[in-house]
Amino acid sequence: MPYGINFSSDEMVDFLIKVLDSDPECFVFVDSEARVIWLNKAYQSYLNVKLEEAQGKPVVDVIPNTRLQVVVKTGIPELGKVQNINGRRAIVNRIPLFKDGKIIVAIGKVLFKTKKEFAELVSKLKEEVDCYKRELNEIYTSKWKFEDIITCSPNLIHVKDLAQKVAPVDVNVMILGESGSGKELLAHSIHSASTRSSKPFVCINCAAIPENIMESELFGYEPGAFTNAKSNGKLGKLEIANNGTVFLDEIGDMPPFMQAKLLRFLQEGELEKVGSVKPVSVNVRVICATNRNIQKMVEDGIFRADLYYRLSSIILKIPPLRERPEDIELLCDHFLKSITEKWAIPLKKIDKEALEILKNYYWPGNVRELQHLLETLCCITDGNIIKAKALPSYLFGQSDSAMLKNNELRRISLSNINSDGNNKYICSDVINSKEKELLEEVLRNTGGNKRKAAEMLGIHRTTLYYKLRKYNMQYKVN
Ligand SMILES: Nc1ncnc2c1ncn2[C@@H]1O[C@H](COP(=O)(O)OP(=O)(O)OP(=O)(O)O)[C@@H](O)[C@H]1O
Repeated sequence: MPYGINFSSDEMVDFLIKVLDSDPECFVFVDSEARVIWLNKAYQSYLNVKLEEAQGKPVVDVIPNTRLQVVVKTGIPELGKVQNINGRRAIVNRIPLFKDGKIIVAIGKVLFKTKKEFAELVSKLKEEVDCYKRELNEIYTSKWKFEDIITCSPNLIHVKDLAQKVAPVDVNVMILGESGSGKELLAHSIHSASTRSSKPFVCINCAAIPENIMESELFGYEPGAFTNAKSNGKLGKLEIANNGTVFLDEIGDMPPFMQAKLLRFLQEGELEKVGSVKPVSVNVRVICATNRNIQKMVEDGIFRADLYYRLSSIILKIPPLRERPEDIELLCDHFLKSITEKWAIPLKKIDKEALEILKNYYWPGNVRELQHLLETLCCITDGNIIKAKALPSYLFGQSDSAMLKNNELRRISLSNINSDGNNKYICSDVINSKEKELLEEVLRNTGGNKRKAAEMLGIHRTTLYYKLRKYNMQYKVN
């Protein structure tokens, strides 16, 4: 009974009939034997039939291609189905209603009656789907190819050659190398040259995902799996990558409980979403990367040996930029060209003296650091030649304090493990407070600029964000 209205049952029925008769959509009610009880005015005119003629007749004799007789038997609703009615396609919902566990009525509703309305809906939906597909493709495709790896260093050329050989073979690859040395670039290139290139390439930064949501991010969840879960559930990144490649960046930062779950997934090729016991088969190739000393982590029992062997069928080690000074000139030319093109300004060149200084620098942030430096230099240089005097002072001389800080932080990150004999991943308070102190100092020196701070520390920005969250440190985002 509607609130505030005192209707008798008969009045209520009259009221509902009036409501449905004034509705432009079509409704039909059938009994448990699929005989027509009632259809509204819109449906009568759509079918060109009078109510008295239709009432009591089997619905199959009144409505072409209906399945209401099936729905009253199965009790299973059918939603959004296409039905051909008198040569016109319509979208219909068929819903059974139960009383005391028995079906008493089934309702049929025609959502769109004409071809035009149907075509309009389909084209609107298609537009939406295309838009989502485009977005998805942008997010989940590889952005780089082997041609994008600029190098003349024999060591890196060797790594690139090896990667090109393994790209078409469906093996898992582990990429090692310092922060900013091009691990992600190589992972994209491998996927682009693989037989999976037309399928998704999904990047997961293991250091950037908070531990408490990592399982649902990777494996997805069922509707209502936990408080605040989306009502439709959520696809995990691994399932999104099905038939494609998943890139697990910073794999050394994956917490132990997730290492165990990932291993099980790799062994069985099946995953269980959070809140589900039904496994889903998923086929992915895994490329992973880390800047940590993962072999040492395995020896120390911090990273599971069985998972390490699963992931490292092929190991590719990218040499740091400081070990390939011959690449500096090539990379400078490459980046200066792309930066000036992007900004639509005249091409700038770097002079010999400045180049020598760059070749002798330690490059803790590797190619990323060089790229950012060149952007800054393009910004501040008026003429077309970048001279040595324009270079920042920290590039001159290797005993620079930022470099020492960077090394110290790396040492601390690597020793971020408690050797309590249980091989647990626990950071001691001393190490944590030391790391926090260093982060604070570097952020103070960069005026809170996180991009610069990450560069100085030679860590990825996402790792920096992760550490700031870990220590509850609030800094203005810039
Ligand atoms: N050899 C190269 N040629 C051209 N660009 C490169 C090269 N190496 C790295 N880069 C560029 O440097 C930047 C950093 O590279 P990338 O993100 O692949 O490094 P990474 O090792 O994955 O870093 P991190 O460990 O911090 O995630 C990117 O913009 C990448 O395109």
